[in-house]
Amino acid sequence: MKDKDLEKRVAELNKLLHEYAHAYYVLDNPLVPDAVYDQLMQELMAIEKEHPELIYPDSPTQRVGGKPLEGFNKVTHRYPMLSLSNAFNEEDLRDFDRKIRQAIGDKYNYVCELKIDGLAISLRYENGIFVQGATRGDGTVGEDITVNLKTIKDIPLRLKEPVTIEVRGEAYMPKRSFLELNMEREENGEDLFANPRNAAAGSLRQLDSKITASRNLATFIYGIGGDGEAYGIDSHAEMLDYLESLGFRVNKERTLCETIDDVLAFIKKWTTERPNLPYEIDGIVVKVNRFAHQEELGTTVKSPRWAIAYKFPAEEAIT
Ligand SMILES: NC(=O)c1cnc(N)c2cc(Br)sc12
Repeated sequence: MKDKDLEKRVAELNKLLHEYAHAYYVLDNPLVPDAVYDQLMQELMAIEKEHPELIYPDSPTQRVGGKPLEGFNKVTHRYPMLSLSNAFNEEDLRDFDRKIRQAIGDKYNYVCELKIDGLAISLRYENGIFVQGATRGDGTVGEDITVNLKTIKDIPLRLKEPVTIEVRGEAYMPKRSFLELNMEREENGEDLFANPRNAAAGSLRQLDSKITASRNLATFIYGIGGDGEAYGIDSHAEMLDYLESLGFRVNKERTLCETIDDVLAFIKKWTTERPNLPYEIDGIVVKVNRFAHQEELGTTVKSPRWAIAYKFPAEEAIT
């Protein structure tokens, strides 16, 4: 094939494989059979092997890194990763709502989301290309785990728009993968992970990204670092839709709640439904929806006044 045609074919394969991976891993809605995807990937890998100069930095073949790292570099987050204050019962939630009403009147609503029990991560994109990923760390300084995050198939290496953005989310291990991993470790006489959260954290902090790649991790993205209004959006609900439109995997169970009673109903529903989810959640996140209201309410040193995490009661240890 002539060089020009080869370059064209490589560009086409990159585009197709990004699109198919997004449909499969993010939308859970495959566009082509696995065999077709694999065949295209093999074709791209063969061309890249012969012509390394045609390897795009965000090529789908570049998800699993080279040799293991010696250690993790530190990353200072451009925007601190805030934590959430907790609510443990209806009274705490009604107190939270009363404070909101006292501060901003009664024309506000909430967005409720599932609180994913994983590891908080921050992903940085420049002109739409994934350039760096880090753990939360202490909220200001985290660890650079870019090569390990690249192995997670639902993390887009290239966004649908060439934006420069920093997003926040949770990396987690699905319940089924956790059970399979522990069964394998038991057979190999290795220590077992106590829960999916520890398994996800342990998998993301591997120095060898090939091990991370084998752990079947996934993500839900739920926030933007810095000023969301810079992207022309003025509410949390719109921001989640915007993140989804960029190609991120955003949890679909998010719901607008007009009153704290709606919030309590959402919590009641997921307290019952929780065991049927394919991933662990440890609570429900409640956020005042409009950014103007969030700005009016502000943040304390460590957490926003416009959000709270309702925590499910600790499950009775099965004795
Ligand atoms: N949807 C959300 O906002 C969300 C989901 N799951 C989590 N573990 C967390 C943690 C913070 Br801090 S926010 C958040």
